[in-house]
Amino acid sequence: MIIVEDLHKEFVKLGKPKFGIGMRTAEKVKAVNGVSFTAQDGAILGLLGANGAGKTTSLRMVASMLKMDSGSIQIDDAQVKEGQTASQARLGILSDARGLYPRLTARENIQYYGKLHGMDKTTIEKRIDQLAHWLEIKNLLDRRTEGFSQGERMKIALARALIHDPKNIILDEPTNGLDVVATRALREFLRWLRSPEGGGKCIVFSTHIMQEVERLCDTVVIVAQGRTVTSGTVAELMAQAQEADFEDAFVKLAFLDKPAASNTSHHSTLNQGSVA
Ligand SMILES: Nc1ncnc2c1ncn2[C@@H]1O[C@H](COP(=O)(O)OP(=O)(O)OP(=O)(O)O)[C@@H](O)[C@H]1O
Repeated sequence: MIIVEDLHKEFVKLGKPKFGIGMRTAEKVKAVNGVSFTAQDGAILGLLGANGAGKTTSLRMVASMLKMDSGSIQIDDAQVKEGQTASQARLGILSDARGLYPRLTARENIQYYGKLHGMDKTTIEKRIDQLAHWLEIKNLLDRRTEGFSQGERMKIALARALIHDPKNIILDEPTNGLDVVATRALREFLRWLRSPEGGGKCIVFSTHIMQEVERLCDTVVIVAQGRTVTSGTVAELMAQAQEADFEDAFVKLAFLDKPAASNTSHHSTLNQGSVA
C-alpha cells in the first residue's frame, strides 16, 4: 500500500548572468504542488495527466530517486518524511529511462539488481526462471541487451524491477514505445500481478493515454499543474464531469474546472509545468 500526502517539489535552474556579468539568474519550476493519492494492495492506480503535469516527478519521489520538498509518503507500514528515502526492498520501479547495461546479457542485468537487493545466487536464479516464464523472455536471457527492441527492453527492465518480489510496483509510462501486442501483454501481466495468484500487488503507473486507464485502472488520479485535482473510478470521474466519454471527462476535470492557486500557466495549454 502506498499513501502519498501533499507532495511538493520545486526545481531551481540556474541560468547565465544577464549580459554575461553579475549574478546568475535562477528560474524556479514548481513541478509538484500538492499531489496526494492512496494506492491499495491488489489494485492498479493510474496517475493520469498531460505532459508536464508532474507525474514523473511525483513517482520519482515515491521511488526515492528524488527528495521531496515537503509532504509524506507511506509505503506499507514505513513512513517516509521529507528529505528521507524509502526502503527499496518494498518497491519495484520501472522508470522512464529503462537503462539496461548494453554489454551485459539480460540475465546479468537482472542478476545485478538481485545482488543489489542482497539476494543470494540460488534465490536469484530461481526467481529469474519464474520471471522468464511469466514474461516469456527465456530466449532473451543469455543475449547481450545491446540492440534489444523497445518491447524486449521493457520486459527485461520489468523483470529486473520485480527480481526481489516487491509488494509495491511503480511504473512510469510503461507502454511508451510499445506496439499493440506488447502493450496487451504488459496489461495482462499487470492484471495478473494485481490478482491473488500474482501476489495481490499494489501497482501505480503514470500515463497520458486514456485507453490505458480505462482498461486497467481500479482508481484514476488526475494530476494537473502539479497537483491532484480529483480521483475515482473511470465511471465516477465520468459522472463527476457529466460526460459520457472519458477523454471529454478528463479534459473537463484537468483543464477547466480548477485553476491552481500558485500557477500562472494558461489552462488551455497541454504543457503544464509552471515557471515562477
Ligand atoms: N530536473 C528538472 N529540472 C527542472 N525542471 C524539471 C525537472 N524535472 C521536471 N521538471 C519540470 O517539472 C514539470 C513536471 O515534469 P514531469 O516530468 O514530472 O511531468 P510529467 O507529468 O511526467 O510529464 P510527461 O507526461 O511529459 O512525462 C515540467 O514542467 C518539467 O519541465
